[in-house]
Amino acid sequence: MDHHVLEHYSKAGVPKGPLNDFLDSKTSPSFRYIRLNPRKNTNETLSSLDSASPVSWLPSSTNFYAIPNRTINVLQPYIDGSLYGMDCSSGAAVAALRLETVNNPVRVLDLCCCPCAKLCMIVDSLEHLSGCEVIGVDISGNRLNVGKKVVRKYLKGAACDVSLYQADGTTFPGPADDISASPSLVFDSRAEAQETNQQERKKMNKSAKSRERKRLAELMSSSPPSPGEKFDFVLIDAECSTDGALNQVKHKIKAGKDTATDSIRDKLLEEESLTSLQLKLLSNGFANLKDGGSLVYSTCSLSENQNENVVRAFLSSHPDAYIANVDFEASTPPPSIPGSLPGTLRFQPTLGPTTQESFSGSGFFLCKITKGRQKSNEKCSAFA
Ligand SMILES: C[S@@+](CC[C@H](N)C(=O)[O-])C[C@H]1O[C@@H](n2cnc3c(N)ncnc32)[C@H](O)[C@@H]1O
Repeated sequence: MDHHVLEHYSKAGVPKGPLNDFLDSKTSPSFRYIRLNPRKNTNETLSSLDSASPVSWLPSSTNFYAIPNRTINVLQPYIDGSLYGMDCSSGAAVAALRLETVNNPVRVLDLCCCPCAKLCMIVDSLEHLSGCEVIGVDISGNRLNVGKKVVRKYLKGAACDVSLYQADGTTFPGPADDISASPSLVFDSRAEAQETNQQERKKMNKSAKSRERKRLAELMSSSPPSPGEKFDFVLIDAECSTDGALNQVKHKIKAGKDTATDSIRDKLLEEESLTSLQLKLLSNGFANLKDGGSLVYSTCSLSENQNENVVRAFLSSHPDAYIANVDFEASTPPPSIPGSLPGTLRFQPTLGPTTQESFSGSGFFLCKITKGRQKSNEKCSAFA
């Protein structure tokens, strides 16, 4: 592995020896994590799996389960949209918003949404309410094409209105500095409802596709995203160097890719421009938040620069923001450690085949921030 990347891991508390042993060994974690689609028959899905145990540190409404490690995309419940694979530490970013406790319709913004795993979890967490609106934004057209497929597969019949925009999250809903990245609506669940049948979609010919584009353009001109309309909740699962996703690095190495850590190295070498992007995303997410609303900033990097230091820089220029307590109110505490900034949470990668069902081992960081003045009884106490 590139010495720059190795050095980064050891600075982030991942010792060199165990890291190399982990990457060289043929063993994989004993468990992997899935989420069930609440609009399918979840009891039937569970009984079709040999053994699935709920992730006890997340609320049961998140529908997170650990199953013995296996390829998921050959399972029938995956094929028919009843479940998908998702790392439980990244699920913690959505769980921290506590959307399942909300009683009135809310608007939620997911500022870096693709491929939309967390956006699906956001929508599922609001399934008990009608009239909610979830907006996903991503700058990448290719990733939005994947995101649209995921949303079509898993969110059919959801209670929320869902729309996806190709836009720059540092300026949304306003126009981007680069005009080619100004918001354009690429998916809308209300327009989609008119193309109900999945089979029809598959056969969608050119004229049907151009009808769809026309409908989206009409929707966009009748109700363009307005800077005045703020959100109750915002998720900023920011672009990062992805070095926390060690299971993925290992997977690539096993597949014979010598270049497995090249993109991590390149992003770490350009870390200043990455942290500047992250700070702009966080600041614009906050600008889109209502007073009293909450946001979560998260990354799958272990770098303090991309995590605590971005939050520190943000807080220093936003006196109306404070770090809020994260409490999943589940039966067991999360397998996280406190970050170097009080109230922030880190999930350190677990090296080796873990026999615990509580954590698969990917590295992750999250911080919940509320807009307004902190009350004295809201002092943060990060999980120990
Ligand atoms: C970590 S991924 C998000 C994963 C996603 N939240 C999920 O759970 O499926 C980061 C995303 O940020 C997007 N991105 C990068 N720069 C952006 C920008 N300026 N505005 C909006 N999205 C951006 C990338 O295209 C990428 O899809």
